[in-house]
Amino acid sequence: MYRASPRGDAGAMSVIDVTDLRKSYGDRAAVDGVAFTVEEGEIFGILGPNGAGKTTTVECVEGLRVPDSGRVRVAGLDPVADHQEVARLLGAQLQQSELQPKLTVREALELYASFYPRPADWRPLAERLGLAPKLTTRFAKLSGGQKQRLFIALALIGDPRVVVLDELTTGLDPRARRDTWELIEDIRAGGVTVLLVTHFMEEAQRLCDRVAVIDRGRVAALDTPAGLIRRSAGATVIGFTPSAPLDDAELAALPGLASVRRQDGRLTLSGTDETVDAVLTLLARTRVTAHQLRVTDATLDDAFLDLTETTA
Ligand SMILES: Nc1ncnc2c1ncn2[C@@H]1O[C@H](COP(=O)(O)OP(=O)(O)OP(=O)(O)O)[C@@H](O)[C@H]1O
Repeated sequence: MYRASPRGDAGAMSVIDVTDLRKSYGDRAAVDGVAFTVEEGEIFGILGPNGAGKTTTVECVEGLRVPDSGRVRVAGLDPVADHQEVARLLGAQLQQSELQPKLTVREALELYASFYPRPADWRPLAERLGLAPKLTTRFAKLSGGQKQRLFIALALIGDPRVVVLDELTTGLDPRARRDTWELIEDIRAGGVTVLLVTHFMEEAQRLCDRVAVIDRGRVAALDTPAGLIRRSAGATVIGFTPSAPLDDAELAALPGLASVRRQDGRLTLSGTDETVDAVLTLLARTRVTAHQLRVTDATLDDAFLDLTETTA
């Protein structure tokens, strides 16, 4: 493992503390009272639809944006007032445009290592991230997955206590995505706290200890992935396309019903096994045929859709 330096402090504690964070662009509130706490050693996910305020929130944590109001602390430090100290203990993932296309992998690792007083040794880091055979390759010639691995390496090179990864696996093929997940688990196993912004429910479900779902600048829910599923969507999902519209009041009265979503003529109900039985009875009684009927266990996807009201 590439984490070398032991932590000075012992015991579980919060590393990131965000209270009533607000940030507007003009008269538009991008972040409107966000609060959450990330414990040391956690993989904490931030999920939410496009434009929900996720990036603005993590940029305030990184000290890249100045909040209008509220309180952000990283290991007890203010990311704006104590920017230097926070930059030393927080590793942030670069955006593509921030790296010179002609820089080789080795040059990028050496350059970024030079920014820190006590950098990690980049050689084992490059080895672990599968970049060792690519040290002389220019950034522009790397594949999408190799670029992402280099970004992870650069985020870890300062031997950070917290690493912020924003949409890390977007654009990767399924195998590269799974490899990246294993890397993130390794990073955490090495004692680094991970703040992960993602659009992928499967990713959040697999990796995150807890997830904050952000919607329209607010935390719509904060729980473990399993807790979010339990709380919002119900355990069982039944989806079908009815041959004729079903009465809203009859649907709302179904026992155990947690939510109803409609999209392109398809109905998706979440609830319990009892809900499923009652739907089948309702269909038989009203002589409505259910096309493409599917009954599945609820996933974080279902919880996300329920929590963020993205479907009409
Ligand atoms: N620099 C900016 N100037 C003006 N408006 C901005 C700026 N950055 C973000 N916004 C707006 O603030 C809102 C929140 O944006 P933010 O990037 O934080 O959302 P996000 O949840 O990260 O979205 P996405 O998933 O699409 O990346 C959006 O409406 C966005 O258009």
